Parts: sequence; C-alpha cells; structure tokens
Amino acid sequence: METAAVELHTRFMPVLQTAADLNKILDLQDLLERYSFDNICKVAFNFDPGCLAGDGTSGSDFMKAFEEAATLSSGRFMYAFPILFKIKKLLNFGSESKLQKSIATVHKFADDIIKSRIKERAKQEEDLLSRFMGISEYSPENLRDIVTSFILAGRDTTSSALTWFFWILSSHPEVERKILEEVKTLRLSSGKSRRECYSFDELRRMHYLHAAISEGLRLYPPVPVDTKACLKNDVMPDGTFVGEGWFVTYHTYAMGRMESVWGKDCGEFRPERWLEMAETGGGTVVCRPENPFKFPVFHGGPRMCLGKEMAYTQMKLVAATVIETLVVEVVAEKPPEHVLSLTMRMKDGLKVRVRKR
Ligand code: HEM
Repeated sequence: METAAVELHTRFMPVLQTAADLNKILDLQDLLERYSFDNICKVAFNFDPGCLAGDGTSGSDFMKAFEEAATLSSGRFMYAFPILFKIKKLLNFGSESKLQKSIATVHKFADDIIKSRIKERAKQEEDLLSRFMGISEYSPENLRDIVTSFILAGRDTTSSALTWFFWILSSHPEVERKILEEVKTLRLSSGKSRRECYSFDELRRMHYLHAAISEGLRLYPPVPVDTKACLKNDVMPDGTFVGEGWFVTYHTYAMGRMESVWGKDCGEFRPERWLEMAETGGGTVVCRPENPFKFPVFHGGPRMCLGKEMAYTQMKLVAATVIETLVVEVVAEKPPEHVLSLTMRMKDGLKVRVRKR
C-alpha cells in the first residue's frame, strides 16, 4: 500500500498534473502499465525500474521485453496448427526468435537481482523474493520463475482493469458523480485534505467505488479467457467427461455478459447491482461479495488469485485519487479495439485529456 501510494503521489499524479497544465494528450493505458510495473517490481524485488521516472531506460527495456514475451507466448495459442510454432522454435526464426530474445532479457534481469540478493543473504528485505528465499530451498531458476510470475500477475491485470474502468466511466457521468460524493463524504469525516493520501481503512470504506470497479471488471475482465490442462481422466460436476491431456477453457468475458447469469440488464454498466444493505443495519450500504464461480474474474477454487485484495486496494487508490482531483476526458473517436495478450489490452491505448477539478 505504501509503495503504491508513493509511486502514485510522486510519479503518476505529477505526470497527469503536468499534462493538465500543458493541455497535453496522454496515453492512459501506457501510463497505468508503467505505474503498475514500477509498483510490482518494488514489491517483488525491492527494485525500482523507474518506468515512470525520468527516462528510466533500463527499466523500460525490461518492461518492453516483458510485454513482447507475454504477447508472443499467448500468440502461440492462436495457431490453428501448434506444430507450426514448434517448427519455428526449433529453427529459431520469426516470432519464436523474437520470443527467445525477449525471454533472455527478462531472465537476465531477474537473474541479476537474484544473484546479488544471494550474495547479500544477511540483508533481509521486506519483499516477496526475500520471503521465498527465506522459507525454502528453491533453486535460483525456481526463484526467477516465481518472481516473473508475480510480475506478470500483478502488472497487466490492474492496469488493464483501470484502463477499461476509465473508458467506461467516461460515458457514465452519473457513476462518476456518485464516486465523487463518496470520496467527499469520506474526506469530510476524516478531516483530511485532497492532497493527503487515503489510508487503508478509508479505501476499505469506499463501497460505491468498489462496486463500480467490480462492475467494470465484470464487463472488461483483465483475464478474459483462462485455460487449464487436465492431468488425468476426470468428470465435471455436471457429468461431462474430460480426458487426460485435454484443455478446458472458461470464458470470463462472455460469462460477464450473459443474460442467464446477470439478468436482462447484463449489458449495462450499473454498479448498483453490487450494493446491498449491511447486515449490521443502520441503513449502511455495502458492496456485496460475489460467488467466484459466477464472477471468475479472479479465478475460483484453491488456485484463486492471491493478489485480489492488493489489486482492489491499488485500483481504488488510483481511481479515487485521480477522480477527486482531475476530470479525465477520453479523446478517442471510436470505441477501443481489444487486443488479447495474456490480458485484455486496448489496441491503440487510451488517449485522454485531463483537466484540474
Ligand atoms: C485486477 C487485477 C487482477 C486480476 C483480474 C487477477 C486475476 C487472476 C486470475 C484469473 C488468476 C488465475 C490464473 C490461472 O490460474 O490461470 C490469478 C492468479 C494469481 N494472481 Fe491475480 N489478478 C489480479 C491482480 C493480481 C495482483 C496485483 C497480484 C499480486 C502480485 C496477483 C497475484 C496472483 C497470483 C500469485 C496468482 C497465482 C495463484 C495460484 O496459482 O495459486 N494478482 N489472478
């Protein structure tokens, strides 16, 4: 939380505020990706790639390589005949040659950090890498895979969610107004000014914002499809047989838009569908949790997302801080096109103009 707040107030917001002063158009998707990349690297490695600071060239190279590796490896699923990418890989040409180069950049970056951390074992950092190094006998390769998985899990997901959230919000001024009301009420009760950072507890109390973000996630899930491989012959709860080695894919994007799941207004952006009266009474309205098998945006069951709470905290922090101080106006002429990497991104980014409130 502290890392996310520092990155937000010292880097992300100043970029937006300068753009507001200069009336400059920004790509909000790119900015959010840089923000979450810096954040997750600090949390995972205690390393600051500085993608939002100065020119941050070394961090940007790593970020570009990471993005390319994610897009190219998810592209493998699109081959009608997977043998084709295997041949390309064997001969090391085309997209497979590019993929190998970007993977090498990512591995080198992670390996350098792990090696230097092994050397200074005595120095205990409060990051994920130290926790994994401290409790097990993982090999350096295992550690590299764990940490790169965390970066993948924590980077594109929150940035994708927030990019689509700001896009959908731009056509729902009534929702934006209610978020502002909630934020103002909280500020009044805490006596804090707009310049001050929200506490964890204040963010937790933003139920309307929580509902609005959940509604954005329903319509634009960052992981729109998820595939699992079956290890041995099995039968689904409804009796469907699944053979060893088969793939099972569920489509979160489609499920979020199905009338049979969400009712007649499933196509509408309506945060109110998430709200209910608190059991504690007193007329308090809260955001209700949803069954993960109806809303599998964070997956369900034993392998559910471990970063869900962290993701909501970060997304609420960014959304509340931006909405409270700035008006974000989308300048795109047509609706954004989807591009499917491992997460759902906008093909040409999200061009916005910002104004001070
Ligand atoms: C809006 C934001 C996020 C969404 C929608 C999301 C979604 C998901 C999904 C769908 C999975 C299951 C993937 C699979 O098994 O196929 C997953 C797993 C995971 N997520 Fe997230 N995630 C988000 C943010 C984060 C953040 C910020 C972190 C923190 C670093 C994180 C850490 C993880 C981890 C470690 C797993 C693997 C859990 C396991 O396999 O046991 N996620 N997430």
